[in-house]
Amino acid sequence: MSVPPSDTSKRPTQAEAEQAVRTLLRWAGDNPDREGLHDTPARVARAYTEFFCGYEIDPAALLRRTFSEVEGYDEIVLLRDIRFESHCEHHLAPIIGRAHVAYLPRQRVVGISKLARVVDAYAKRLQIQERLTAQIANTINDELEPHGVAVIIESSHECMTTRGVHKPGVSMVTSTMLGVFRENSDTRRELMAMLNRPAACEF
Ligand SMILES: Nc1nc2c(ncn2[C@@H]2O[C@H](COP(=O)(O)OP(=O)(O)OP(=O)(O)O)[C@@H](O)[C@H]2O)c(=O)[nH]1
Repeated sequence: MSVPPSDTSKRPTQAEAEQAVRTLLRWAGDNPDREGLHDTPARVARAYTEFFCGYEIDPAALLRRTFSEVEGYDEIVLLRDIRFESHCEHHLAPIIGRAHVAYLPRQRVVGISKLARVVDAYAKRLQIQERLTAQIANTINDELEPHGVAVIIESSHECMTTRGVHKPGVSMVTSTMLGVFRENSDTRRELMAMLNRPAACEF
């Protein structure tokens, strides 16, 4: 379920994007020509480039550099507490959360930063959390062909805190378990024990 980067040739121009922001400023009830808002359309267009840079990244390609000389290591690799920032596709509101990514290597391992890069490549798009979770897991599964992959995401959705139902403090938790993590309850338990251990380092 790895999604190819979108067709950027169909993107509007920067001037069109800025014009759309001016329309939204007027929709909000303000005057885009007043001094304080003069540069806002350009700033918002720049911010969108940053928020949604994941469309320019092929997540699978991030996992192509692997290391096979890992003799003697045949246990779970877990990268936990990967902070990410995303936006929900329903309200364009921020989703702020942490992802925990684990896999049980078959032969090849990948540089751990690449797991965090895969998280960001999908997070920096318009998302719903269930799809974000599944995309990360499926991409790792397809590229590394490990014995199993587990992705757990905990996050806060600002569309639920700053608008709408207004419920701060609520977190959404999703998981995708593939291979041994899905089939073997002992392996899943081992992962949960690793996740529940206190962090070894302060951030
Ligand atoms: N399952 C899921 N729902 C999400 C996610 N992000 C936002 N939502 C929800 O998407 C739903 C969209 O519901 P709608 O009824 O179409 O929109 P709305 O009228 O703005 O809904 P309210 O947020 O209840 O005001 C809301 O219930 C959001 O809380 C997500 O990642 N996963």
